[in-house]
Parts: sequence; structure tokens; C-alpha cells
Amino acid sequence: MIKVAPSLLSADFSHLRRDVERVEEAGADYLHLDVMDGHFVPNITFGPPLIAALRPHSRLLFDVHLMIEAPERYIKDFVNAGADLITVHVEACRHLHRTLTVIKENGCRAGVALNPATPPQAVEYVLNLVDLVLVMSVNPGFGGQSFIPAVLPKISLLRSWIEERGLAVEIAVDGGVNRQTASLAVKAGATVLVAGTAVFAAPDPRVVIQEFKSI
Ligand SMILES: O=C(CO)[C@@H](O)[C@H](O)COP(=O)(O)O
Ligand SMILES: [Fe+2]
Repeated sequence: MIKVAPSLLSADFSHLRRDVERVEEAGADYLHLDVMDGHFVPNITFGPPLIAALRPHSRLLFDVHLMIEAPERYIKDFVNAGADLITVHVEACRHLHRTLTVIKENGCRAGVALNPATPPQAVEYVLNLVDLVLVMSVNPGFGGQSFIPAVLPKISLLRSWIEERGLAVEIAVDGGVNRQTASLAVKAGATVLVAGTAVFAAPDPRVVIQEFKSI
């Protein structure tokens, strides 16, 4: 069954609680929280206080996508804020194995993200440590960009490694996910669809979420 993770980046920032409740009622599985620091990516969003403020109002799995340099400095803050899954970028971690271990030791699920130009081999030796691999299908930093189809073979290769090793690792695809690209990503082996614009700009998010879940 495909899981859907609406990205809060495309919500109405003056009505965040309302929008979170809306996607939860519409059948979302995760709430995808894009944290950006203005260094790793050219944009700044929000941090632990906002996540902590939303936490009491939702039972969704809080999926925190850290687009920040040296994320190991902030793992505890995001755990305390209520993250259930913390995903770090392979490009932002000097000691990826250690950072993923720290996330797990803090009782959180661990994810690792790959930019479009990063080869899948970059996560080959940590696949046994993670719960999720996040394949970026846009260059991170902004919502509303177009899906880069060149990442599809990367999803397929990761899926084959996961199957060969008998691991229970989700593959999420993030960026430019809409009706067409969602099908391509699922065919390639993705099991989690992150979507901002497609969900929050839709007249009825429920229709989109249910469509994605039934692919
Ligand atoms: O991490 C990111 C962007 O860096 C994503 O989570 C986007 O927020 C997805 O937005 P859409 O491409 O679906 O509008
Ligand atoms: Fe994201």
C-alpha cells in the first residue's frame, strides 16, 4: 500500500493547524516537514518550535526532512519537538553512519536523502541502518518544481538492493509529484509519495491523496 506524505511547505502558513487537520482527515499517512537552513539549500523555512507547536494537534507520523548542514547538531532538538522520522541528506553529513545511529539511539526512525545528482551508491553501506531512503526528484529548496525523470532508474536500483537484502526500507520520492509522476515513481519502486503542491493546491486534497494511495 502506497503511503502519502503531504509537505507542509505548500500549506497556508497562516492556518497551519487547520491544514494539518485537513490532510489528516483526508487520509494522509505522514506529515512531511521541510526544514531548510539557508546554507545547504538557498531557502529558510522553520525549525523545532513550529514542529513542537503542531505536535499536540496531530497523530500523523511526523516526517522531518532536514535540508541543513551538519544535521547531527540538531537531532535531539527535533526528537524533543516530536519527530517520528528524521531524514538527513547524505551530502550534508560528514559522518553519515554516526548521524543515522544517533537518530536510532534516540528512538526515532532514520531516513537518508539523496539529491538528484547523487548516485545511489552513496547510501549502499547504510541501507541496513535506515527505515527510509528519500529520493529527491527536484533539487531541494523549493516547492512547486518539475519532477526530474532521470531519478527513476535510481529508485529501481535502490528497490532491487533492498529486495536482494531482504530489508524493510521504504523508498520515498520527493519533488514534483503529481498524478503522472506518482505512477512512474511507484512503478520504479517508491512506496511513499511526498507531495506539497499536488495536495495543498487541489480543490479537494482527499481526492488526490486517495488517488495516490490507490496507485
Ligand atoms: O523537500 C522538498 C523541496 O526541497 C519537498 O518536500 C517539496 O516541498 C515538495 O513540494 P512539491 O514539489 O510537491 O510542490
Ligand atoms: Fe521534502
